[in-house]
Amino acid sequence: MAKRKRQPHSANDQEIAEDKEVVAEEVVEEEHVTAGEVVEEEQDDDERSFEELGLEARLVRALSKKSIEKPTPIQRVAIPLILEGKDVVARAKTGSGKTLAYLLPVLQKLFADSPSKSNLAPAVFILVPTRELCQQVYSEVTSLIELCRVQLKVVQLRSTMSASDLRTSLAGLPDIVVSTPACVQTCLKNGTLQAKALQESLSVLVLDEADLLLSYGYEDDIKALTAYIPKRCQCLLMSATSRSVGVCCFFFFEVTNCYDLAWLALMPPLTRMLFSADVEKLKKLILHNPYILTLPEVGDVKDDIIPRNVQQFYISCSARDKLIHILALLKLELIQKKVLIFVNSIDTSFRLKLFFEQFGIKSAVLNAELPQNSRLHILEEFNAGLFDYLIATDDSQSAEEQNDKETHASKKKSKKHSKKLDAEFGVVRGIDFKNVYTVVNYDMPQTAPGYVHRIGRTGRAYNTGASVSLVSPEEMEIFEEIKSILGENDADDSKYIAPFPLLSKNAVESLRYRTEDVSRSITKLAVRESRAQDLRNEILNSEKLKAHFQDNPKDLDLLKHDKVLSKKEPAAHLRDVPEYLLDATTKEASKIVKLARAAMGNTGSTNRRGFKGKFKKSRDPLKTFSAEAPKRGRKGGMKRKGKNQDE
Ligand SMILES: Nc1ncnc2c1ncn2[C@@H]1O[C@H](COP(=O)(O)OP(=O)(O)OP(=O)(O)O)[C@@H](O)[C@H]1O
Repeated sequence: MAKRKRQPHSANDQEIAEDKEVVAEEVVEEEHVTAGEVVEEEQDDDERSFEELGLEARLVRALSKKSIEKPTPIQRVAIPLILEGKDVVARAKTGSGKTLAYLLPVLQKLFADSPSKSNLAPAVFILVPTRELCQQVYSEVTSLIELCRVQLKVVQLRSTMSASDLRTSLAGLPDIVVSTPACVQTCLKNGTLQAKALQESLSVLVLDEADLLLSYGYEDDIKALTAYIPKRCQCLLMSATSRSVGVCCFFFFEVTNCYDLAWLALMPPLTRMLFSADVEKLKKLILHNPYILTLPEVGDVKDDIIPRNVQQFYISCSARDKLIHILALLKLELIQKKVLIFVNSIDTSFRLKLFFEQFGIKSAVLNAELPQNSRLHILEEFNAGLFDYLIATDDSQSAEEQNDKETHASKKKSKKHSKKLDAEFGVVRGIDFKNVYTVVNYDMPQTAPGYVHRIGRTGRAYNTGASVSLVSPEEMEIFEEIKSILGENDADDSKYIAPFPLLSKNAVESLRYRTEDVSRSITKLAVRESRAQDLRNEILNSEKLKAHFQDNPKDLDLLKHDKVLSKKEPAAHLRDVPEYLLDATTKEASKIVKLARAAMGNTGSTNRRGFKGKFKKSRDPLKTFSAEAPKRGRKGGMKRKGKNQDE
């Protein structure tokens, strides 16, 4: 059990502000108290179960049905505090289970005190930055409620809904609303949601992916909303750890008058907030004495930003040779499925899809241009294991940036496209891709946090995973930046991202002729046509999906997203790599990867619901194959960072 140490001191003391960053073995708990007192939690090896955290049997049974048996570190600390009614700011790495960390206690509170019959507005608002996240959180709450067999109503409000749809959704007086800040603001403005009723009813406000809420431009909406948040409302702020998180935390420290000077270094854009008059208003309204829960990587940005159960690799090659390398990785089965492949532009995603098709590899693309229904459906199909390779353009910004880089001739067309890109689209942040074993950076992300969030799509919760980044000479600069953020330096030989050990030069060269031949046939025109065709298909699908999902929300088989786009029939001989093209080393590596997959029960190519990826590290070739296996340079457990950490 946790030990509690109290150290009285003045809240205004700068040194003490630094003292407040207190790290326990697994989770830091920090309390900002107006009485000027710091509460320091020291966690022993905490193996408390969900019951021991105070969760009631119905919820524990529901979790068990979802094969969730033991809480993650952030859940262990957040759940009891939220049950006690505390305001909480939780920062933890991607995939650490933050959603359940707040959903479980919030639901339990609703089970215990069903919102008053006199309420005229929902009691719980969960605000997220994107529609995909909205859908994801909504599905999670709904499934928990169904499994617990309780009568609670949840609705999703989306900015694409008409005023009358919004009104209808709110008319049945839901208990929980999942939405974006902008949409709630719209409801308040058009009177669908009565401000007074909201003030009287609101008991819990959750800001999920909080840092992203600000970077998605919801700052004004959130500020406007604070006017309606009653003092007694419990506020929870969940965020992934990356540098940008600092922005949001500072925002709330500012709000709560709790300055932690350590954060100042991380947040240049904040001066404007410091002088904002609205901050004064917010100060009075949001977060009362919040507990700041932080996993240790926040104190030391280098440590454990990426979950330790994810092995990271890179392959250095020219931009042109990336096609050969990805073909080798997939076709020679050197990486484990499911695979999420990130690219920086929509055109590249279609080029890759067309290229894969010629080799008999089925894949689907996901990008901001597609209608929302289609995107959600693609995510669901991928999560259900209906196809193994998903090529994602990770956010609208990068797509637009990429569009800007395109040639003058294609620019006009690209502009047309970029106008249609959905500003609320977010593939990387927060989206829970199920059972992704490998993330491939076909294009390197443009920022280090972008890398962290892409890689965070694997190794979720207690699963294992791997990443392979294809790095061209032009991308070396960002690659070096990423490595230094992760903690690599020339002085010691610790490697966070190691050279990919399973692919020999011979194996690559043996595929060169075929790759170049196929690559030549995928012209710009072919890419453009297939992109347009896919969009047309998906718009049609989207309409069908809209109607269909109203009646059959669980039907996943109606429409296929991994269908062939190329007009040219794939040549039969390209489907398999003949024996004579394989070199001995790669063949051996491929065998080992297959054996490992079999050991993990990951043999079929599709529909592996419930695959857990729980296999021994020693059986994982990506972790054990190479004689020059990377030295991780990471500490065994989570790092303890106490007050004397700098000493
Ligand atoms: N205690 C647990 N045991 C096993 N799996 C869990 C547990 N808690 C959550 N999960 C699963 O882990 C996955 C990741 O959880 P979640 O999406 O909440 O992570 P997150 O911390 O919000 O990540 P991100 O910052 O990327 O949004 C989900 O599939 C979830 O069902």
